[in-house]
Parts: sequence; C-alpha cells; structure tokens
Amino acid sequence: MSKGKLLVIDDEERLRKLLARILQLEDFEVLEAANAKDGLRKLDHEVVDVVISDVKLPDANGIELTKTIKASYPAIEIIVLTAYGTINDGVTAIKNGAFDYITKGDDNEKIIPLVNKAMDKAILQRRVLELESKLNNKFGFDRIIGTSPAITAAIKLAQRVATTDTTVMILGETGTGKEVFAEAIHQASPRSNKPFVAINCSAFSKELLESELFGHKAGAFTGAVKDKKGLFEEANGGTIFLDELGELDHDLQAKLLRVLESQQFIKLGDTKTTKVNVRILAATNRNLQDEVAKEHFRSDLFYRLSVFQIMLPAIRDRKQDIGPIAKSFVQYFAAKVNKQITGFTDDFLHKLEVYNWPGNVRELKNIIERAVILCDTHELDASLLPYEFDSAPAKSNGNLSAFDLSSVEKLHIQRVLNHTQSNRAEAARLLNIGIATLYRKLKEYGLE
Ligand SMILES: Nc1ncnc2c1ncn2[C@@H]1O[C@H](COP(=O)(O)OP(=O)(O)OP(=O)(O)O)[C@@H](O)[C@H]1O
Repeated sequence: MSKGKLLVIDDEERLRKLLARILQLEDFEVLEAANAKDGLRKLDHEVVDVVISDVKLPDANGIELTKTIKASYPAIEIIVLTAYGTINDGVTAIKNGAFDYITKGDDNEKIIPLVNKAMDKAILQRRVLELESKLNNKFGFDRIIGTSPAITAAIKLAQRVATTDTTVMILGETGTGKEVFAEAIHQASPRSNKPFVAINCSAFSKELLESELFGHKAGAFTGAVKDKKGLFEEANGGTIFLDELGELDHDLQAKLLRVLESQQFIKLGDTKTTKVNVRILAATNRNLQDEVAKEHFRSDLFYRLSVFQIMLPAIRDRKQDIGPIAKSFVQYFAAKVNKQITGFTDDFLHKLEVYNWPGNVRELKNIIERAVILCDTHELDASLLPYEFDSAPAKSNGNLSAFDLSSVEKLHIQRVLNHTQSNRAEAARLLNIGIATLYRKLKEYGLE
C-alpha cells in the first residue's frame, strides 16, 4: 500500500526521474511535472500530500509557487530543492510556507526522512480539515433546512454577524431552531476551534444558576466542597449561549451586564475578579420588551444584548419549508430504525402544512419520528399522524363566530368524527357523551 502521494516538479528530467525512482522504492506514489503549470494542473486533479519542487523552474520561481500552492491547498506540505550556495532561497521558501528545503545533490541521505516527516504532517492536516468540514456540516449553517424568504433572510443575517464578536440576541417561538442557529454562528466564527457552551437559564434555581455560570470557591455555600469552574470560564476563548435568558433574576442580570461590559465577574465566595474572553449569544421566546416595561428585565441589559437581533420565523409562517424539513427527518429516523421508507403521501404532507405547529421544528421532528416508528410500508401516510391532525383548521365553521364557544365544540366534534371515520357511536364514546346528545349536536351544527 502506498504511504502517500508525492508530486515532483523539476525540469531537469534526469534528476526528476531519479528522485521519483528513489521515492517509489520507499512505497510512495509519485507524480511528475516538468514545470509549474503542469504541476498545478496535476494538483487540481489528484489529492497530493507532499510536493517537492525545484526553485528554478522554466515558467515560475519555486518560492512563489510555494505560496500559490499553500493558498489553494493548505494541507499540502512542500519541500523545495535549492541550488548549492543558495541557502537564502530555502529560508525564503520556508517563510512562504514550505516545510523545509534540500540542497540539490548534497543531501541525498536526508531526503527520505524529510519526506516521511512532511508526509506525516500533511496526512494529519488533511484528516483535521476533513473532520472540521464534517463538524461544520453537523453544526454549521448547512444543517439549517429551508429556502423560504424568512429563513433565508435569518441565515444571511446570522452568517454576516458570525465572523464578528458581536453579541447576538436570537428571538423566536419554542422549537424554531434558536440553539441550532447559535451553534452555526459559533462554527462560522473565528472562535470555532474553541468551546461552544450552552445553558438553559430556566432550568436552574437562582443560586445554582449563578454557580453554574460563574463558578464558586469551596465553602461559598452549603454543599460547595470544592472550587468549581463556571461555564463562562469553560467557554473561555469560545462562545456561550444563554437560552431562555428572560428567566434570569435581577442580581444575575447585573452580573451578566458586568461581563458584557468588562468581561469580568466574581465567583461565588471569591474576593477577586476573574477575567474571560467569551462571546455571548442569547435567546428567548418571551417578549423581552414587555418584560422591560414591567421592570422584570433591566433595560440597560436589554439594550446591550439587543445590539444585533435575529428573529426566527415559526414554521406555520414558512409552510414551503415543511416538506423539505419533514423529508430530512424521515431519512434520518428511517436510517436510525433501519427501515426502507422513501417519503410520504400528498395527503400526509397536506396535513402537515395545514397544522398550526405550536412546537415548531421540534414538534415536527417528534411527529415524524413517531410516524416512522409506526410505519409498516415504504411511505408515511396520514393515518400515522396523531389525532390533532385529523382535521384542517375550520374551513366549514358555518355562521358561527370564531370566538363563539360553540364553534370550538363544532370543530372538535368534526375532528373526532374524522378520526373515527364517521363512526358516530365510537365518536360519542371518545367525546364522553351519550349517542343521543351527539345526534342532537350534529343536527344543531348542521353536521348530519
Ligand atoms: N431549520 C432547521 N432544520 C433542521 N432542523 C432544525 C431546524 N430548526 C430546528 N431544528 C431542529 O429542531 C429541534 C429544536 O431546535 P432548537 O433546540 O434549536 O430550538 P429552540 O428554538 O432553541 O427551542 P427552545 O426555545 O425550546 O429552546 C432540534 O432538534 C433541531 O435540530
């Protein structure tokens, strides 16, 4: 098996062939090029790990070529061949990103160990880049499905702010993808190789949340036996995502404001300040402006956090995305439970599209998971949807006002009848009313 792929660029044919032969004997796969142009063309077509290039080429200078190759293929390592007495060329090439240089004719015994080292580094680099790009696909913007104008605008906005250090406030109903966006912003930022730490502020009591966020010294409170690092320290250099920020109590709001202004805080039970470098992303599904008006939320913190707001649309307001999102969940869950399910019927999709989706994408995900588990065929159909999907929102409300209590009753009866496929006895049983009462109501609402 080949130990890796090399490209030798040299116009001196005899020397090039000799070098290629030596390297092939060491189990490397070797490509050859007589000039820079041919070399670059080969790099375009093949995945090469290491390039060995002469400094003097007919159509380019090997030192400049190093820069060009590194710019397009950062994982490739380059060794330059310099003529005797031109050490300066070698040094400049290293400055331009070359791995090392060899003096032609002089260093034959050096070449194999050097190529081995360059090869190890190049292969490791390629692996890292591959993993990074996989990670980007898993946590980056690519993972956000949707082409509707509303979600496209939100993605564009998030991509623009991602590369900065600006605090971002992500707004949207529950399940609209606020955390997905926060992760994507982090992944697209210069902080991507540092930690991304997320915390749901509504999940902790006040004291516990303070210790989670800022850490504590041993003895700070009963049960604090050891010093503990807080999440701000864990996220140092990276990003912290504060979900459900509207739940933060007044003292913690003040502490957070201080972090935003000076990147400093005091741990519980500590006397000195701790300094961090953390980017803050926050989210809430509450109307924070209302909370400010009611004096539940500090206005200075609100304005500091709201420098850049991104509003995520509910899926009922971007119906065209429901199909593609549902499809991707079908693929995901079918693979997970090892079923051959290719998609869903038109009726299934129609029911998804007319539903109100109070839980947004999270609810859609759960509904698809359930349907995939229940499915015995190759296609999801409407019978796999739970009962609330049985009827579209009232089209046939007759003359009843939408606010009228009886309009709700009428709609509910319609839904239950759809569910029982017009079996009235079964409907009466589910509704927990007598069959005579059901007939009376059907007559009253014109549903006979
Ligand atoms: N556009 C999208 N494409 C694919 N999956 C998505 C999308 N938006 C959200 N999801 C998925 O939906 C689920 C809910 O998303 P997320 O947790 O980011 O929502 P949230 O707005 O933070 O919710 P909450 O307000 O309840 O914290 C996750 O499983 C996420 O992977």
